[in-house]
Amino acid sequence: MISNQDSIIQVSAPGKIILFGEHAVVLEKTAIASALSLRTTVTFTPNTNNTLLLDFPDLPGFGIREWSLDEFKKLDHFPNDVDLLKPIECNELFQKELNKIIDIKGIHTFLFLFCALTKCNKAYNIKITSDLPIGAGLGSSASFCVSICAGLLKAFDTYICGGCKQCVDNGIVIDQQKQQQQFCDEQLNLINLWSLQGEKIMHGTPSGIDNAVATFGKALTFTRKNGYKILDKGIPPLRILITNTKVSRSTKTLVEGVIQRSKLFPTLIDPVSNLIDTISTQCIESFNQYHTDKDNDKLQQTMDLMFDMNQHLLSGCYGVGHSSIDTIVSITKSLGFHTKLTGAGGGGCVITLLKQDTTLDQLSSLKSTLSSNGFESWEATIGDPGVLINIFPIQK
Ligand SMILES: Nc1ncnc2c1ncn2[C@@H]1O[C@H](COP(=O)(O)OP(=O)(O)OP(=O)(O)O)[C@@H](O)[C@H]1O
Ligand SMILES: C[C@@](O)(CCO)CC(=O)[O-]
Ligand SMILES: [Mg+2]
Repeated sequence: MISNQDSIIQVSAPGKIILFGEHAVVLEKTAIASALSLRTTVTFTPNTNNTLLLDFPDLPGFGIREWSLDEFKKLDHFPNDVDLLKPIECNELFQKELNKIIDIKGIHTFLFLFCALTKCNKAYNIKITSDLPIGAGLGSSASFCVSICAGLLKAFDTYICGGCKQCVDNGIVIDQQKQQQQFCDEQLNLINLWSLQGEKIMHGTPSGIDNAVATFGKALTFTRKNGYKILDKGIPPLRILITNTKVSRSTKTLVEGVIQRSKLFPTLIDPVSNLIDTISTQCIESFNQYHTDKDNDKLQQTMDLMFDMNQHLLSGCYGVGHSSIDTIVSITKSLGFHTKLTGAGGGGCVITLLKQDTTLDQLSSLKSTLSSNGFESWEATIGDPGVLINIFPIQK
């Protein structure tokens, strides 16, 4: 059997939208998220130069960088003794050593995962491209982490399931017919937990919802205490328009700001978080009701109200709004639609709930109004699959 180390491995993982509960989920409340059709793709190609070559065309100012593997292996806090089946956080001292090599947090994330999962025992050229806008609230960092972890675990046949048929055989491309196959649930959980360690470097104190959606896909509810739960009946046929404010911001800083505010003003912020938790649980009830009665008008009315409520709680109480978001909220409201930020806020992307019967003319009028105000928008498809893999054996 051809070893995966002699193959080109290609992995993709979806971005996400958070329907309700962003930030509150960091404070132990419930959130609901769905995978998007926009995906990050990572291609691992073995090389014989004993180097790690990174090709990140989407990362402004990064381009292509290459290092000798020995440059990492010689570091005092190299993660030599990490058990690949027991994900752990990046050692702060190791991150400090990485920072002397390159001072980009996202690259620290990559290098930590690469060193921990491969021990730098295999040389690779690794290219990462994405349909997702980076740093815009659509989970680009999570899809980045999940794709990396899934590919590196596969490259070294590291399976927590012991190597079940699905995980060992998945992805093998025969006659260029892409298999786009997934992993077993046990292996997905390992991928998810390693990805969370990567997210911790980028987000500081991530809840874990972003990497869960990127790993498992579809739509899910999430709490820090109980983890993810796939919405087994799926999301009702919601139509979502995503608009990018193109305002860059730091998820880590925004998350830290909300945590700080909740610590400083618990009597004021706890009730807000409880109300957002109620919104999330009401959304789940409304979805279940819809699956029974197919009453789209009732669902739309409830969702419209909850979009407005969650947006104003995020902006007015958590302080993660932005004037560009407010502009989009008022533009869409004037045309009869309801909008909320998604992800960390502070700019980034917002989601607008279209109606089932929104016509093409109404949609193009909405999009051109947004565009004339400098905003790019597109209708999303949600509920997409999670991490997928393809293996292309290199013909000797
Ligand atoms: N295609 C990519 N190529 C290289 N690095 C990427 C790519 N996508 C994401 N990243 C890394 O993830 C970081 C963005 O993560 P960040 O959490 O700030 O934004 P996000 O995940 O898009 O938004 P949110 O977390 O609010 O959903 C980038 O700065 C970069 O380090
Ligand atoms: C803002 C937040 O709730 C979602 C970011 O996409 C942070 C997190 O849950 O890790
Ligand atoms: Mg992120």
